[in-house]
Amino acid sequence: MKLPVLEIFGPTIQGEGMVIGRKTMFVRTAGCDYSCSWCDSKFTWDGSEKDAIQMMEPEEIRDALLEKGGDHFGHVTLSGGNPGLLRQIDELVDLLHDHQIKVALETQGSRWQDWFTKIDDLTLSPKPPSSGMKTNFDTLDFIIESLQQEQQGDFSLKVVIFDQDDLHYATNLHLRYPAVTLYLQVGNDEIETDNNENLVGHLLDKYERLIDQVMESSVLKDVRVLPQLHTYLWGNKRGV
Ligand SMILES: C[S@@+](CC[C@H](N)C(=O)[O-])C[C@H]1O[C@@H](n2cnc3c(N)ncnc32)[C@H](O)[C@@H]1O
Ligand SMILES: Nc1nc2[nH]cc(C(=O)O)c2c(=O)[nH]1
Ligand code: SF4
Ligand SMILES: [Mg+2]
Repeated sequence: MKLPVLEIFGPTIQGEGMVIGRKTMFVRTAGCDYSCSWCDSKFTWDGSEKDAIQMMEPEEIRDALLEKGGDHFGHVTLSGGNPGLLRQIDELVDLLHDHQIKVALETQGSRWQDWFTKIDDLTLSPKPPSSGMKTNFDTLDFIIESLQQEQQGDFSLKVVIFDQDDLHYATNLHLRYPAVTLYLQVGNDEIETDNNENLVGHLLDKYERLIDQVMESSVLKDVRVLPQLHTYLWGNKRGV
């Protein structure tokens, strides 16, 4: 069963969340059920690159990964768009596992798929108010309960923070799911710029301010505060 693919790239480092720094390849699928105001991957869902979408069989994706990454990788991250929309990713996960390749997933937690239980490093990234999206907590509760009962790998929550309301949202999320490791990630509000020097200075400032705020919280004790590491290295460049 074919999958809509927009990018296959790497090896690079995972720049975000629970396996930050890990050497990985990326497969970016097309299509999203959200439209976050600050999405840094709008091209996956805004129609601007619909002609570039390739419909690929899992074997073709594996071959493309091997062609790009050679024998230099053992980890693949599925991102998008929302890969959680695609029931047929199941086959790709099995195929990669057959090759002893670990599989990570980036999804916002708006949809469940049975293959989530096979993912080695699963990041749920529910969206705070600044995104303009509304979390369906019935769905998120179901996903987290299912993962807690059945998942073979690790999973975590990751919230991108732009403002006070977002931090408040993340605080409530931590109270709702205290047993799930929570990552807070600096929001990039300069997704169009190609001035990397200014961008890095700006994002470092924001990282420091986010750290200060989290230090003052009596609820956010058990959290990890991270930059979006790849943007500090390569700015808004794609495919890295
Ligand atoms: C592009 S999304 C694709 C996966 C999935 N749709 C999701 O949102 O989790 C990958 C990650 O990038 C984060 N992200 C998107 N735009 C961002 C921005 N402007 N600043 C920081 N993180 C961002 C998302 O929150 C998500 O954690
Ligand atoms: N290096 C790197 N790390 C990432 N972590 C999450 C990414 C994404 O866009 O999903 C991403 C990405 O695009 N590049
Ligand atoms: S859910 Fe992810 S891919 Fe979809 S719009 Fe939001 S950040 Fe972008
Ligand atoms: Mg990204």
